Amino acid sequence: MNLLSVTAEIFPLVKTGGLADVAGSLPKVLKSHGIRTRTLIPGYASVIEALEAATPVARYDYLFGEEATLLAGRAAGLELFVLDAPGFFYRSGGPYTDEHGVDYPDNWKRFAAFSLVASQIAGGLVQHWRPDIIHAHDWHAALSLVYAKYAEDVPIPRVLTVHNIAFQGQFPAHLFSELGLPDEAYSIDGVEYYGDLGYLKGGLQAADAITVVSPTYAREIMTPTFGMGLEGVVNARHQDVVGIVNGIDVDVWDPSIDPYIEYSYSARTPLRRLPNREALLELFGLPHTRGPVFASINRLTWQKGMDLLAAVVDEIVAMDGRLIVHGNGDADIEYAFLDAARRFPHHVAMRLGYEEQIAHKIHAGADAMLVPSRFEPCGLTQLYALRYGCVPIVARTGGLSETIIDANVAALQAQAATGVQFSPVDTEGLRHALRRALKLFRHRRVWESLQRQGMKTDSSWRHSAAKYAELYGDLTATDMRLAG
Ligand SMILES: Nc1ncnc2c1ncn2[C@@H]1O[C@H](COP(=O)(O)OP(=O)(O)O[C@H]2O[C@H](CO)[C@@H](O)[C@H](O)[C@H]2O)[C@@H](O)[C@H]1O
Repeated sequence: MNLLSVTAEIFPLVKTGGLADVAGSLPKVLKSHGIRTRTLIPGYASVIEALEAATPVARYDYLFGEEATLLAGRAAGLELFVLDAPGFFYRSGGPYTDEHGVDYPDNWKRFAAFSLVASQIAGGLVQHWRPDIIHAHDWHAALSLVYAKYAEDVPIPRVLTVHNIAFQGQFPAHLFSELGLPDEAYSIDGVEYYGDLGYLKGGLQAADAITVVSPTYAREIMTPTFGMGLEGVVNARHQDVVGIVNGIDVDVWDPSIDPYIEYSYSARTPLRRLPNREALLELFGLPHTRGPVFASINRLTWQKGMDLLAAVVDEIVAMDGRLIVHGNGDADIEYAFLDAARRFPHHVAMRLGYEEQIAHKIHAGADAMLVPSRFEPCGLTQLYALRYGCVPIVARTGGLSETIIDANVAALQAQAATGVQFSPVDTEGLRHALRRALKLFRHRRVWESLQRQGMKTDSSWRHSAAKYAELYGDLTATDMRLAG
């Protein structure tokens, strides 16, 4: 089976978050189910530079006003289609924002162009390669399903994955006439969204199946608290919604062969992990401690609850713990951590930005990973932490609640616990979780059992890739029945 995956990010070529990790790792595992994935990705500079054996397969003189070439090629073991449209994608900022973090004003057009090309590939644009399924990720690609639905010559099933319903791609209605969609697409069944254009909304309506990155989040987004205005649409489509929890790339995240960490270790040799802790403290200029070393690698945003963490730094200082924060995001949260690091130089260290190598070192060296998200569709950081013996302390929400087993009495007795969950997700809840973690940390045997169970947890794509494969199989079988 041939699968066309459509995504604005893919690891290791371009990444702003978890979407890239998923889009980059799932194809490898789908291969063992006989599914051959080709991924369409925008031609950002980093992608074009990495592309090997690039062959032009289609040319556009005027794609939403820009010249463009569709390239087929490979990079980092991935089979790709790349939309090389320099006017849209060769820019000095990030994939969606300029150097100052401001959204590009033509994002509506950049991702409409990208999506239109995706729908054309789905319709057979490329000689000798026809997909059996089109699978779009998040709002940037969602419009491809809308184009495919309203085109007469795209007869394949359409899948949409929602990684985060907070990002919807909402634009003014007057742009509809520029999209080249039939008038009927500006309706409740199409892209009309509270009098605006909604790309994700359109994708939700056009998809034959909607996958959400955890079963809990799939239920949550049917409620006003988490649905962010789209709960009505998700409810209306509930029969076609399925939650499939994310897996991780267990080759990229493997402490026994990780090139970024100084001392390799595995579940069988946990003691070998210890020198990584010392190396991490040294890297961040923090003194040795017998207290716990907490870390958080995150976008510094309200969603991720990082303001809550900044507000409880004193609790960590009081227990002579250490806090290492790596990430960037909202200016006031960045400031709060920089300020904490200035006030408590022996206890708090902060490294702005995001570097993959640093993330690996932190997972290998910290005692516990803090994930205090207010909502979390799935979350990957806690899965990487499990695999590295870094005990996750997570908010009880979305995918966090179903991937971490809380260290309650029963789970501890059964030696099944892998971390700490907390609720409510506020500063008091987080303080309480930190105190619980400290108690567990002081019981060496209990803490080691948490680490061991975590490292034994199978967070690979094995189970979830099988679910995607089954879904694709069902959709193509239904499609053939309808056609026949
Ligand atoms: N400041 C930063 N800049 C760049 N990268 C950073 C970063 N901070 C952390 N990262 C990295 O990005 C990834 C974060 O992935 P998550 O899944 O935890 O959250 P994210 O909100 O990005 O993804 C969304 O999509 C994924 C995939 O479906 C869901 O798991 C998740 O719940 C949903 O919010 C990790 O690889 C992490 O190391």
